[in-house]
Amino acid sequence: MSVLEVKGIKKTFGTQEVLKGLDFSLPEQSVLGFIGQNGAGKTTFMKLIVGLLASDEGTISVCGEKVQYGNTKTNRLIGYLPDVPEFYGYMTAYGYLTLCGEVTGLTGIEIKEKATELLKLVGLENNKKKIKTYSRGMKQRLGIAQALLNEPKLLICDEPTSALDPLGRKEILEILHRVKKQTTVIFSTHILSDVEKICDHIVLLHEGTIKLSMTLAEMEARFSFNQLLVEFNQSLSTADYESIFEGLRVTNKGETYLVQHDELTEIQTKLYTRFINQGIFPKKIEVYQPSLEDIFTEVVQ
Ligand SMILES: Nc1ncnc2c1ncn2[C@@H]1O[C@H](COP(=O)(O)OP(=O)(O)OP(=O)(O)O)[C@@H](O)[C@H]1O
Repeated sequence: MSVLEVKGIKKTFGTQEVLKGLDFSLPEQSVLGFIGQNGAGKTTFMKLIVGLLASDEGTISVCGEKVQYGNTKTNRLIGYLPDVPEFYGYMTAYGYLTLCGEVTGLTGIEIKEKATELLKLVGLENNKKKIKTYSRGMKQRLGIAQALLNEPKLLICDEPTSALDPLGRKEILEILHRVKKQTTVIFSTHILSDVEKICDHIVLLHEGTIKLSMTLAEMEARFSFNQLLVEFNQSLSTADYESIFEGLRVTNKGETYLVQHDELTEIQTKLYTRFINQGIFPKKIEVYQPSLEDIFTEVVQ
């Protein structure tokens, strides 16, 4: 069964059509990278899933149950980490999770077990400091622990890495990757390299519509671009360039050349023969795998 099923979702603010009919579904134990530029409608969509906003049209189901605006029933299946999580700064992480557990209705023993397990998961198990002394990264990690307290089927994280330094981002990504065994994760971001690191599905939102919705493997197959990347230690002289690439479709940036091919082996044979004949050898030659950033640019242009 799909953890999340989205059908024909539309949302307008005044005259601005922010979401123009979204359709996709998400299987269990996956990490979805929900990507889009600033203002694409990512937060709006996430608020629709947790029933904080009403859609104009369409339905969202979580584990087969329809989300209804103003009714928090489906939220027992969801953990939500907003982009800027708020805490009581005077509390410790353990104290805060204890409070959240009490509000959720867990027993004392359950709270102790869960809080200990989750603080370990997010690397805060030995931290006795008050939350007000925490870095942004530590607050995000505590936010993930809190969102996982009710063992959700779906964990929604709104731009959890955007404001963090590289180390903080790495820690969050590692946690989300680990969490995938227990829950499906939706992770909104505009940092494409983060998506490449941990997501197995992507949905690309642009101008209110979904431009791409597929697994990362499907995306790699679809956007191979049929190019070979050839890199030299230094950029080639005009004469060397002509002797190596004559008659081929090539674009280049500095020492890196991208050679378009219809038939890979034919182009490889041609190039290797020329390298040997000319005595000019590349530092690197490989089938070019476009980055998510390349694909994003290609799709939204
Ligand atoms: N409550 C609201 N009232 C009016 N307009 C809104 C409201 N919430 C969002 N918008 C508008 O909807 C559009 C999408 O906003 P949203 O916050 O969902 O985008 P986002 O993809 O999350 O952006 P970012 O990456 O910058 O957080 C924006 O143009 C925003 O100004």
